[in-house]
Amino acid sequence: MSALTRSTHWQALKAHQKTLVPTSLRELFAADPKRFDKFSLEACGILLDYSKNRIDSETMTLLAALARKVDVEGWREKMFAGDKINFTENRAVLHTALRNRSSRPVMFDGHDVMPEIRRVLNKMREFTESVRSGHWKGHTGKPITDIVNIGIGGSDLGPAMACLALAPYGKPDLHAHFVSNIDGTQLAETLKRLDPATTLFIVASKTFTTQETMTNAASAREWLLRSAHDETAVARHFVAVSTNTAAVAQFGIDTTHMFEFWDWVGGRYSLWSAIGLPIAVFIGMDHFEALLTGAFEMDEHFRKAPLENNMPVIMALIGMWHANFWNAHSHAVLPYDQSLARFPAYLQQLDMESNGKRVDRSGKTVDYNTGPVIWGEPGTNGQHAFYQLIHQGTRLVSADFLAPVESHNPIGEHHAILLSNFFAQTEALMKGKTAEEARVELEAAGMKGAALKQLLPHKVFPGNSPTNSILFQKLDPRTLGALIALYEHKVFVQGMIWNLNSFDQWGVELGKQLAQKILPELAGKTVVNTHDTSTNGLINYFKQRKL
Ligand SMILES: O=P(O)(O)OC[C@H]1O[C@H](O)[C@H](O)[C@@H](O)[C@@H]1O
Repeated sequence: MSALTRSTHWQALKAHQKTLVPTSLRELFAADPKRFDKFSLEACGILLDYSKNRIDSETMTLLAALARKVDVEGWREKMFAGDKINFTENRAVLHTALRNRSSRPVMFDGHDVMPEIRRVLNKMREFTESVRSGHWKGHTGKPITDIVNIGIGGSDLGPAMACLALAPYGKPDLHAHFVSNIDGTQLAETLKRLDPATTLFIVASKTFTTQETMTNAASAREWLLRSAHDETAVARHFVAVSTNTAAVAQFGIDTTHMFEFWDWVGGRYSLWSAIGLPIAVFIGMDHFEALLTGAFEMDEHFRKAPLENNMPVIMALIGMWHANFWNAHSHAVLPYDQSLARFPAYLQQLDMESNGKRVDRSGKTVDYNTGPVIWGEPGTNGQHAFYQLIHQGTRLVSADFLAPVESHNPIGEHHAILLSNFFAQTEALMKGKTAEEARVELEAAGMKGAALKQLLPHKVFPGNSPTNSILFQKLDPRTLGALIALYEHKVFVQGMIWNLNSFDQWGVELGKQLAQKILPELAGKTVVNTHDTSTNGLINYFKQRKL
């Protein structure tokens, strides 16, 4: 047994879970009219209602005690203080410095990183203003109408998600595009609609070695040169965001047009750095800084609020409660806001790269569930697709429902209808429908006898499904910043409780290594037999048929 599962705190939670099993959420609500007041809180303009989870006051006390026992508070300070808590890569985890809106210094390796951060922010401001004002010209003297971010993973998901979420703040005559996949179709389909003379590429890669990004950037460069016929045009149409100055120069991008960030920024936490450049160009630097401010406010809340009233801590504890003690293997993120359509995909990287780990910090295989499968789609679309399984399937799925009080597009009754569905779904998942209630409904519809008996079990909803409800006034940059930071810290707290290194991602390496070996084998027609029979079979099938 691991120290965690052996601990008296874990054992106390296990025993406590057994006492909760017989009582449904419906019964917990019926027994306590103050449940919403007790189990909801507001911070940074965000309301979290966590009352529709399988918890009572004792659960929360025991969970907070566990968080204290594993020293979440100590780890939190280590992160903010720039300790190298990513020990497998010997790196600090200091993305919070990027959004430090106070005058406090942030020390790393004996020096304050804030002056460098401010320098790059100023450079981003100059650049974004120049592009947005039309001052920055393409090689034929025309202003920029389209920006194309070429990056993948953390160098794509955050900016792509944020540009969609904050589209109402975007400059109407400036379009932001994102190319990430090595599949040439994405680049080709994007470029098909664009004019090289008015297109600006942002090549975004922390390492500047990522195969997909380098390949896409090289093809984009060829596309530009096919019409520009002049190497000097590259400087007007390509800028880079990276930690790797030498590789940027080697690629042929003028390093005066490079926006820097640092080794202590993890890819999946990098949208606050110059990786956010496409966001800043699209919505303007003031709005980008408002995004940073929202995240900073959540950082302050996370640092200062006691664990019991700490929104990211509460979300983390409830998530692990369902993952570890109720065996929920997946967690759905269900934004009732079309502009948050990419939020689940963004959270997949944040959560699954961070806590999709099977060994603890000491390298021992864990004996408890770690990060869940994160998935989701916006409501109400999901209701007409996969909610069936959440309501009546055999697997327990925990979920976060998110929505703004106010829509950016208040058309007729749309928003009220949207929100009525949000509230109805969380109510339905909590309450369910008993056989008795279903029978009454069927009888009222004129059904009886054998037909009723046959249909009845299909009409029963067990309910008792755990959900968080998250409401905020309007999806503005500041709120989005707070929301993202909320999830970042949630994932952090869970990783600390599970005793993981949440900051590396070695699991992505093996496939990359094997692909490097396979790529040269795909050339020509020679039969390949260096792998297992399945892999050989697939490679040879491809080789026989490729043109
Ligand atoms: O920004 P880059 O260095 O190009 O990395 C892009 C992405 O690729 C890697 O495979 C990692 O899994 C991600 O964490 C990272 O965000």
